[in-house]
Amino acid sequence: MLAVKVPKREAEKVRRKLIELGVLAKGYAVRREGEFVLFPITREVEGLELVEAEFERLEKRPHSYREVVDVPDDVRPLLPSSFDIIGDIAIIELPDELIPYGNAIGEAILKVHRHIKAVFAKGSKVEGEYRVRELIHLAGEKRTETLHRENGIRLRLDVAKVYFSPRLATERMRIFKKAKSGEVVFDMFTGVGPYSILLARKAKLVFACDLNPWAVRYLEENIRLNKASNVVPILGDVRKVAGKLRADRVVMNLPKFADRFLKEAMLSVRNGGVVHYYGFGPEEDLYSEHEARIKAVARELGFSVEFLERRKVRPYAPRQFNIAIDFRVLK
Ligand SMILES: C[S@@+](CC[C@H](N)C(=O)[O-])C[C@H]1O[C@@H](n2cnc3c(N)ncnc32)[C@H](O)[C@@H]1O
Repeated sequence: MLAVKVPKREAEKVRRKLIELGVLAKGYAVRREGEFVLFPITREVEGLELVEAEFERLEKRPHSYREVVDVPDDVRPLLPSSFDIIGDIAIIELPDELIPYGNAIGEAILKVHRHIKAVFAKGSKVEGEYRVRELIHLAGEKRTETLHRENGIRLRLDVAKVYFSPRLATERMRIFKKAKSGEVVFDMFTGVGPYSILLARKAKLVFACDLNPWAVRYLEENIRLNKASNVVPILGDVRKVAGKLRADRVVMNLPKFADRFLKEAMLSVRNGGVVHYYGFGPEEDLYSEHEARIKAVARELGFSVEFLERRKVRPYAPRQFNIAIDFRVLK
């Protein structure tokens, strides 16, 4: 193809000029020949030495694994457009029809996203008291421990042993913005501590409880990693701790069962303190059942509540949302 040949020392000046004229051919690697540089061009330009030369095509970097994955055409429309990234591990949700192509999908993800080192498929729903799921290894390292960064904190965790969702980062930041300096916080279902460690940047003290020994082990490591010495890890059932402390703010991040722990939350918050409650709700009526339950528990305890804010956190299942309700407890 047509090219201009220029001495090395003029190469940068000429390159800019060719771009300005709109004649530099895109998608080719510039060639070096001794003391000269060759630029591929799309039409003749005056005042420069023109030559004929071969150029290597530059590989166009794909943006999505879907551009490179090798699967039959009939299942291609089923390929998910996104997946979770936790540290250097990708976790993808595959429909049954795509499970036989799991390895090809995993390899394609590794190829396109160079920082990802292991790929797993969700092998079950989030289950049990610990809220963990089965994982199926698809490609890359057979490793489930990683270091995840979010909201300026670092979290070490094992995706197979503890609950963690990177999709809650914005919600955690929202709570952080509401928190006030010097507060006492009670994170009833802390996991590896993403709320606790973030809130510790403002709070005087954070009580962080979880039933899963692995979660508390990682929480302790994350306290060290982030120098969050004002976080107090508590291993065990939150029912044993609740009511024994008084917090300005209580976080109830156990959407599946939070309604069963409302009494504990209300007994643990001081008069005028705030509870951040999470649940799941159907699209047609997201909040009313949860709010009725919150009011009923408060009444049982002789308290009242003032609702401060309600919002959708993220989609959960078809026509189901993970919701949040913030309320103040008046005793
Ligand atoms: C949905 S996860 C949330 C974890 C964390 N807040 C986060 O954002 O990653 C709920 C956590 O509650 C813990 N859990 C469940 N029942 C509990 C109980 N009765 N007492 C204390 N922790 C409990 C589980 O082990 C799990 O780690």
